[in-house]
Amino acid sequence: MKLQLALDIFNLDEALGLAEKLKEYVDIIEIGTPFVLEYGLEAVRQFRAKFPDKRILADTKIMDAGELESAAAFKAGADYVTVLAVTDIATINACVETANKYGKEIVADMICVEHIPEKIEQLEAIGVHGIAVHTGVDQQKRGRTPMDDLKVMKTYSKSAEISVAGGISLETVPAYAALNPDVLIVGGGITNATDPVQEAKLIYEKISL
Ligand SMILES: O=C(CO)[C@H](O)[C@H](O)COP(=O)(O)O
Repeated sequence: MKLQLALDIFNLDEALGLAEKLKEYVDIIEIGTPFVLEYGLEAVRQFRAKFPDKRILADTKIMDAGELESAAAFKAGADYVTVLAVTDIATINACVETANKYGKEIVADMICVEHIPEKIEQLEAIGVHGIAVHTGVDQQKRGRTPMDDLKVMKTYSKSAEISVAGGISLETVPAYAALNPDVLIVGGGITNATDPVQEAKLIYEKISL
């Protein structure tokens, strides 16, 4: 199981410094959506330059213009680019074809998808590389978690790599890890911790057992 660190913080130098301290416990560095909105793909370029050996995910949450937008993120140095699973299948397909051209991967973010089994079938039929179970920040405020959706995902998915995100913390890691996703995504649970390095180390150790 891999650990993906979601960086949704706004200061680029601060984020680069934090990632440097956490890098030995992190498999994938996610340049979060708020971060991409603040800095554009320059954030991806800077992370690529500073961490040449790390996997980098650009959380672009693409909704349209799949080829153009995913190509821009891959050219900036992303290994993984996200597209919203709720969008038109033609957009997702364009992202997948572009990723294949660059030898990279697309992760479809399942935020707000209502019929999960049908969507998984559609996504896997066009060769999406990864599918992310995701309870968004605003949904989390209403007490939702990604746990039930992850159970459905694990029941129905056949080929895609499965990741899970949405308010996961050191305390809840064991329950998610027990369902064996391929990638566990943690943002605020690490970046807002009193000691982010210690928190990342403990989470990493829990999923590496
Ligand atoms: O994509 C996101 C928000 O849309 C976040 O990066 C993702 O939810 C992980 O962050 P957290 O662990 O803080 O929920």
